[in-house]
Amino acid sequence: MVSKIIGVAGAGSWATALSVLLAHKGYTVRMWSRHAALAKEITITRENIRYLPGVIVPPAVEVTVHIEEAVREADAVVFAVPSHAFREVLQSALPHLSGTGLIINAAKGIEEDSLRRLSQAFAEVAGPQALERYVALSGPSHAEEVGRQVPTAVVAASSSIKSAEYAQDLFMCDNFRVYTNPDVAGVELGGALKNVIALGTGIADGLGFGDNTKAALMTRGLAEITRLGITLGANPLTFGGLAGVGDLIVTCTSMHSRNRRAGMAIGRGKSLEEALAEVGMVVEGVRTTRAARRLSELYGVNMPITEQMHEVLFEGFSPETAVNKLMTRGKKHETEEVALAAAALGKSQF
Ligand SMILES: NC(=O)C1=CN([C@@H]2O[C@H](COP(=O)(O)OP(=O)(O)OC[C@H]3O[C@@H](n4cnc5c(N)ncnc54)[C@H](OP(=O)(O)O)[C@@H]3O)[C@@H](O)[C@H]2O)C=CC1
Ligand SMILES: O=C(CO)COP(=O)(O)O
Repeated sequence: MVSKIIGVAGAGSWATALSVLLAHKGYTVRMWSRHAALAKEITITRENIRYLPGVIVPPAVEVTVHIEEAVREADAVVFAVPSHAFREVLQSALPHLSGTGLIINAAKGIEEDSLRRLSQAFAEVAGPQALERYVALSGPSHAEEVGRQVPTAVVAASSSIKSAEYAQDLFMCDNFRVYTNPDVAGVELGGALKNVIALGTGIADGLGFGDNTKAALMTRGLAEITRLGITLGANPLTFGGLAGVGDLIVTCTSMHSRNRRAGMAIGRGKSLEEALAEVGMVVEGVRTTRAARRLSELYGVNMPITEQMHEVLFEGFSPETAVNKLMTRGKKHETEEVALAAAALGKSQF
């Protein structure tokens, strides 16, 4: 095995789980936390009690509060901060990054103001020529299960097959299987937009609805994710893969999902603020609902579930009203709108 140094920006649940995985693979991991107290606690206790309790952090994971120490000598840097912090953290790391190392982004979101996907934000900060060193890591992968070495499969997406394969080799082990995919847009959109639907299935659970409702939201959610994805240039097949339906399934059904848990609290009558406080970790779907709603308006893509999520989260409508509006919409043919989106772009129907 080749000895490597891997920088990890972030010290939350996903950053910790990936750091532990990489340390088990024999690499030296330098993880950056912006909080001295957390960095010290992990260093002393070998556990990230706040974000990933019960998982032993091996000695090969060094924790620092200085981002330059985490990334300076790194062969690859993994960014695992919330999507709204990605641009800022990248900017602070950039002067210290090697000009050749791989940048692997594990965050799932869309920038709320710019409406950029994170690879687009990366290109704006690091320059478009740097995109060949950029990999989006996505797919159904809760930190709590990766931390327990539960068999998991994910996707490494890059415009450069060499970079995607480098990331594949970096992470792949007996319990963590990595596929490559050149469709960065599809992988990023699948990973971001499923969080909106998971908030919705959480609300349905909180309201006491059943599995029928969940299946309906997931399936019709995937239809609207696919419609927007096709319109934004993604490969429709990506949404049938791990970063699409795979991540949708896990996030909409898992007890670990922060988005689903926030939705459940709202369904039980809590305000958005109370729900976020209860979860205590990043709930990406909240900001992504705003971004997805604006993208749907900008590109004229019908996204009724996203629309209703926006009304519940930000416009004061009750979850019951949202359900009623979704159920009493005009009659539809099941594949009509996806087919129209594909046809508008000259892609074959599927
Ligand atoms: N958790 C999971 O299972 C998975 C998460 N992801 C994605 O990974 C990303 C991170 O999620 P996750 O680890 O769950 O989040 P957590 O809430 O567990 O941790 C977030 C981390 O980012 C840091 N952070 C928060 N805001 C900022 C900021 N403005 N600037 C710098 N650092 C900041 C936090 O530091 P501090 O403690 O100081 O606030 C913390 O270290 C998300 O995009 C998520 O969708 C993807 C797959 C799985
Ligand atoms: O993306 C994830 C699992 O693949 C994590 O989802 P949550 O942020 O909802 O926990």
